[in-house]
Amino acid sequence: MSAGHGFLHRPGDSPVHRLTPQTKIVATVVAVLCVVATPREAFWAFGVYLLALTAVWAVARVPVRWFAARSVIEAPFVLLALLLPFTGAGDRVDVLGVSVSEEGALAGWNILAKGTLGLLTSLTLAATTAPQDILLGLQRLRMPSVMITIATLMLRYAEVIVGEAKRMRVARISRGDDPRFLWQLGATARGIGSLFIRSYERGERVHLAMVSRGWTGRMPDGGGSPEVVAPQRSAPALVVERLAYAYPDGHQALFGINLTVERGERVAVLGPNGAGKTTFVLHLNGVLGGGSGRVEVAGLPVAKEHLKEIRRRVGVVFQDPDDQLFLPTARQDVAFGPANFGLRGAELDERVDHALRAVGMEEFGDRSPLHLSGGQRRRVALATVLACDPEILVLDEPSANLEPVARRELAEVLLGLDRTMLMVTHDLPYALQLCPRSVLIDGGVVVADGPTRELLADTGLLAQHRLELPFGFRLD
Ligand SMILES: Nc1ncnc2c1ncn2[C@@H]1O[C@H](COP(=O)(O)OP(=O)(O)OP(=O)(O)O)[C@@H](O)[C@H]1O
Repeated sequence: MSAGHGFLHRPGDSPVHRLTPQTKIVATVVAVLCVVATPREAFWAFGVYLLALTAVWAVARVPVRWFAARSVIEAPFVLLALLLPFTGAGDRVDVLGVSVSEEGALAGWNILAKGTLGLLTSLTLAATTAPQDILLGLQRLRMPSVMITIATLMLRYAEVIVGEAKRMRVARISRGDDPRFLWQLGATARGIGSLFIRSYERGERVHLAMVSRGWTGRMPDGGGSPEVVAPQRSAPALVVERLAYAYPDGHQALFGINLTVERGERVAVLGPNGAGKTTFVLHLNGVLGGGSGRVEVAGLPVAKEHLKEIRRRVGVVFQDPDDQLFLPTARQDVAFGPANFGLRGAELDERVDHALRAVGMEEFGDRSPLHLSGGQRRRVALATVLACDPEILVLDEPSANLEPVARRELAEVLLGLDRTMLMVTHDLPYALQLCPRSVLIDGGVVVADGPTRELLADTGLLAQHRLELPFGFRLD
């Protein structure tokens, strides 16, 4: 998403912005059909359409240059339209000494006028309606849900590709490459190949993060309230018994995890690379399942019929904040989860404000997540999960890639939260600072469970499981 989207789609910008998305979609379709059905010789009618569009742009205050930049996609059609007068059949006339086909000229004009007006009409819709509102409009117009899902994922995938392309471009330019030059075309072509592979992988991770925040394949629409199953007050926050799991390729990652976490506990999940920590964590909100054993969240079994409620109760903050942030503004990203769980209107706004305030990002709500620093993105990613008001907060490597100050600030935010927390981390001092208790997972089982200070002071245990305190860090 470009910065322009945030600017263009600020709701309530103008009377055009304030129209419901379904009104704008219907108006767009009707306008395009009228343009297409207009006889090509009715030149005056095309002039009227253009005037009407200009009036809409003036009311909506959309800069003309926004359209100019996006009209580039019409270039192949313009080329065809310009060729037709010279290549067309039928009667020919002389224009400035060049022989031009009358029929060809009219056909070229037909393509140019209708194509341009059709494109400008569609762009007007895109300029005044946020992508997710267009999807919502289509849904309200009773478009089949499978098509809405496909459109939503296509939109998200397009954003993923643009994001990856930007990152790869920055990486290439910073290594002395200049993609504008023709002789770099080979490198550009190779880049496009890896772009699609990377985008596919990121798309998978983004989908996981969407599912974790209650995404069921439909855009959240008005009305309704969250269906909340009251947690059993007496039950522990989390009970895991004999949890075993093999990936579809047959790789057995978990061999029987046992763990009980009481309400309000903060527990670090430690272990070497490939120990099974992420696999374990993805079972807590049912993103992974189908293995054997039992997982219960506040007395409610993690099972298909309870998934929505489970995902409301267990909030997972993924390792890479970019997997969690995908909408044009931070606010919209934070609202995504609670809206999926049924919150609307003032209640939703309040929840979003509260979550942004909790992570100290209230002033960044209208910014595009793409324009935030790494530490700020991590805080917004945390807010996207806090906004769902989960009983258990699961954090995967929260301190990864953070500068020392951002790392400390995040610790302060986390320490200020009053909820059950599981934190997967390789950052042992962070575990010590934030979590009084730690479990050590290796080879798909829990090999140690106890006070963090005691575990980290056991140098033999750490060495046996490829864990190491940072240089100069001692626990006596
Ligand atoms: N999609 C998958 N298909 C098959 N095997 C997988 C898949 N994802 C992970 N694994 C394997 O499962 C095991 C546990 O992986 P997992 O990601 O849970 O480890 P981890 O403890 O989180 O590691 P790290 O600290 O490196 O993030 C590893 O051997 C890994 O190679």
